[in-house]
Amino acid sequence: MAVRYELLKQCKQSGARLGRLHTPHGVIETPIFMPVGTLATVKTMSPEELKEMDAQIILSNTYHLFIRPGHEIVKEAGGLHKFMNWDRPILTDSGGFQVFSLGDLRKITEEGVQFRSHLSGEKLFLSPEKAMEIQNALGADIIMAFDECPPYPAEYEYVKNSTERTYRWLKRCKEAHGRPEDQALFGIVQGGEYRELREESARQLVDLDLPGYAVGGLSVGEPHEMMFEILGYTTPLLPKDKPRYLMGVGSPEALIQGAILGIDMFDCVLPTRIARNGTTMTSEGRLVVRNAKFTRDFGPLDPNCDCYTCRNYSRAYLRHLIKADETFGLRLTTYHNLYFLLNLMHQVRQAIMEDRLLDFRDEFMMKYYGTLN
Ligand SMILES: CNc1nc2cc3nc[nH]c(=O)c3cc2[nH]1
Ligand SMILES: [Zn+2]
Repeated sequence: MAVRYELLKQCKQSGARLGRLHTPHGVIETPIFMPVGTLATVKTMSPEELKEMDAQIILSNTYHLFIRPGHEIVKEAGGLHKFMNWDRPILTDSGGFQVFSLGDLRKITEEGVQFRSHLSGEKLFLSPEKAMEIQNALGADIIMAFDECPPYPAEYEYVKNSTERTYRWLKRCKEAHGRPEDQALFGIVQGGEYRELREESARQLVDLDLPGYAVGGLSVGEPHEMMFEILGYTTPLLPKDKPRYLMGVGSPEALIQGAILGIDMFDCVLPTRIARNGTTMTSEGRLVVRNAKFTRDFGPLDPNCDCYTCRNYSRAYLRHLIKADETFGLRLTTYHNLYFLLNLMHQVRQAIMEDRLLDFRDEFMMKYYGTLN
């Protein structure tokens, strides 16, 4: 089977668990953060640097690669792993979310979605079948069902109809999936902010006995507390012996809280995106290194970090590079931010091992945010 989840330990203090996800391209220790490599590259990082910081799986995007360079090109290159020289696991999102958030959406029908490319304006069409064709061509180890991520807020009736259609689309994805033996198809729980819709969606997906389950429709502008409340009653409905993936999350606090609520996999563009404007995550909270106060600060970005950036360069040097728009500056802040989140998840796994994840959360929140919540 394409992907096998091994539950190693249930945390005694919370819903968190320690696991291992076995895939055709290697083993992933969970809970895990997945760096996002939308266009077949984790922006400014080389595969060697990603391995150096212990990135075990990365994401790429069906929508973007479908538009450029086209999935047929990637297939001819031997698939995404070969094309980008990454021999560890890859997960691709199905394109639904990107169409809704990027493309100039024209129309949603039972068949699929019509949209215009955000690059060429060309009229394009994505459907469950097309999303499977593209992801089968790209060859990621984990592929996502084609779904609609309803906007937030959205009326009950809209979310109900959308979630029911997403379920029908999931069944079509399962039908159209051409490589189930080496690519695991994960379903995506929807339902918006409505508990009965979330519970119905989770129940229907579990009945399909999929290799993994994502919780979708979150991190779309809803209040933090609402996201955690929804996770609180949705995650327990998902099988313990399967991985749970919270899509598009997130901040250090959300990663820790998500793990406490039983989430195993996270992805977010935050660390790479904010790095490119000189904003970094450090053990004492966010630090905007382009700020004038660091002009003569010759200490490390984060005194408690042992990453390549923090061991070799000063805040003054980083500030200079970012101000001068030097590409090397973006590389150094990106390296540190990714390392910070990957290392945070390493500490979360350690805390689960020692049954002290809640204590770890309180310590981390005090240092990073200066408050307990
Ligand atoms: C940045 N926030 C965010 N990124 C997402 C990606 C998604 N993909 C498929 N389906 C989703 O519901 C979904 C939700 C998401 N929220
Ligand atoms: Zn660092």
